[in-house]
Amino acid sequence: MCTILDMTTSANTSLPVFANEPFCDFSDAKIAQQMREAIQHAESRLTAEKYPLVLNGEEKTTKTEIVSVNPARPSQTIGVYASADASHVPSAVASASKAFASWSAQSTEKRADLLLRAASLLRERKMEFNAWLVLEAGKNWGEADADTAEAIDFLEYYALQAIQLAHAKPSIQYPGEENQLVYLPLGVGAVLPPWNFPLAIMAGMTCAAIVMGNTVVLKPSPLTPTIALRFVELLLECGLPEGVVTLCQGGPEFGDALVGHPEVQFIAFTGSKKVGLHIHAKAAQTQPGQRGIKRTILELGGKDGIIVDADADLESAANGVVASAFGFNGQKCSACSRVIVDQSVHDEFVEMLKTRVAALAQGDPVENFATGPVANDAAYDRVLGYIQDGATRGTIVAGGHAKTKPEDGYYIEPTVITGLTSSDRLCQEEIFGPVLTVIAAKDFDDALRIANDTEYGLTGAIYSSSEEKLHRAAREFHVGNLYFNRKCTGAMVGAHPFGGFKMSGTDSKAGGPDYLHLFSQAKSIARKLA
Ligand SMILES: NC(=O)c1ccc[n+]([C@@H]2O[C@H](COP(=O)([O-])OP(=O)(O)OC[C@H]3O[C@@H](n4cnc5c(N)ncnc54)[C@H](O)[C@@H]3O)[C@@H](O)[C@H]2O)c1
Ligand SMILES: N[C@@H](CCC=O)C(=O)O
Repeated sequence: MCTILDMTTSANTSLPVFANEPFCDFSDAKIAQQMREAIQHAESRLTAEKYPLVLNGEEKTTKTEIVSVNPARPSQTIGVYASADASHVPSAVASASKAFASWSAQSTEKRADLLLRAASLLRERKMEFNAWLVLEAGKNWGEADADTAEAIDFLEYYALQAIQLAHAKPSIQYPGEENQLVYLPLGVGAVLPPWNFPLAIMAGMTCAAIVMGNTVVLKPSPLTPTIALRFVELLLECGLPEGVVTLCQGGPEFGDALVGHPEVQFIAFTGSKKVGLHIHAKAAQTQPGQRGIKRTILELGGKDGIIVDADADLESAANGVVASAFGFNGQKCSACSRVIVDQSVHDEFVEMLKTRVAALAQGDPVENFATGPVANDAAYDRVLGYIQDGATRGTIVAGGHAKTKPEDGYYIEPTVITGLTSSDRLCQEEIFGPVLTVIAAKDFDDALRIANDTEYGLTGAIYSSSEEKLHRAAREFHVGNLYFNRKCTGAMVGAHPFGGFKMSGTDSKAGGPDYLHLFSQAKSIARKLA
């Protein structure tokens, strides 16, 4: 055994085996009642008081504020937050930097233990977090619960992975030497999560970074500040030392300045292609005083396609496409927004989609409807704009309208559009809403061509009973997460490491065995033996 540098305090032989957190069964009346009570309790905690920006234990004044509202009922304020701007970046980074010396010197076991304790507390308080996801992100109960379960999974998975990595040894000992490879933290990082998985992705990126000994400045999405605040409070309750996660609610201005700060060594970003590419470019500009090349971990948008082959089980395909396209109202990077159907079954398949879409009940997530509102007024206008534009060249066969005026909630009907070709902007640009385009393919070769005819490469699926076609898709369908005969959403930590090709990101594979490497630098140490 190598003894040059003892990175850990105990052996990893008794590590628990990772298992995904089970989802709640809301058809059980008792569990449904717990969920209702949690929502009522969360609503009773809403306050008009502003949450301050606190840096290094000091309250800071801010010029602007963030007002987070319920997208199902925009008149309901969920939280008001002091909003950090560029002037607050130096103190935020100083807070993280100060904490780095002691946090990075902790054993991996100690850091992992914090994540494991946070996972258990989150499990205990699952309904409370589900309730915030319903109220602030507009998720129905099942989607909220999946977000919370994924957060628990990330915490436990990364805790176990970190311990394994701390014990990883190079397999080859050079003759006459003792050789070791150790994984060290990078330093201070910026964590910039999106609004749509405001618990799982925010917690996953943050905790992957800190379990490796880094400290971070976390700037959540301005649409979902409360969920991040509640999670950081939970970490503090579990013993998170001050400064290891410096929470700053803020908008793009703060995020932008944070990315450019010379002491920020890495940026973990999940969000849109536009912002991700901007961050990529900004991080590449060396700042005066900068001592390292900034690392960017970028997980971006998608334009995900599902191929429905002529020999597919069409019932199963229609169910999978509807779940992938309209789950959480299409607001997933993994959502199916293009279904590519063999022309011989196209019309039959469209009829099956129409029946299923008509059966989707839409309403307030508090009441757990199948579909709900989109994120905010900007999303409402953007999605309606795409639908109106699509109607001029294609045929709307389901939905096609706003269901409410924006002041009554940002509801847009689940919409299916046929008759467009792959090059149409509706089949190329990420809409990020409940809009599905159906594209007819001449044959399987054509279907594969269309599936790859996008700058994105995140998820994809194929429904076919032909082994040969599935094998071809495995080789030729160019996406980071490919699924056979099932929906293209709902990646499970450990089973489906998640990350995209092409403009969908740097393929970081969150929830996979290589993810933590991205938050560390490996040091090779060799000692000459006497
Ligand atoms: N690939 C994935 O794993 C994945 C997962 C979830 C969401 N997404 C994508 O995220 C997008 C939806 O999320 P969103 O609307 O919150 O994305 P977004 O790009 O608008 O914002 C993401 C985060 O970046 C911050 N930000 C915005 N401008 C910034 C700047 N100039 N500098 C630094 N930070 C800045 C935002 O405040 C937010 O915290 C979709 O495109 C979706 O596909 C991808
Ligand atoms: N990991 C999620 C998508 C995250 C993006 O929005 C899924 O697999 O559906």
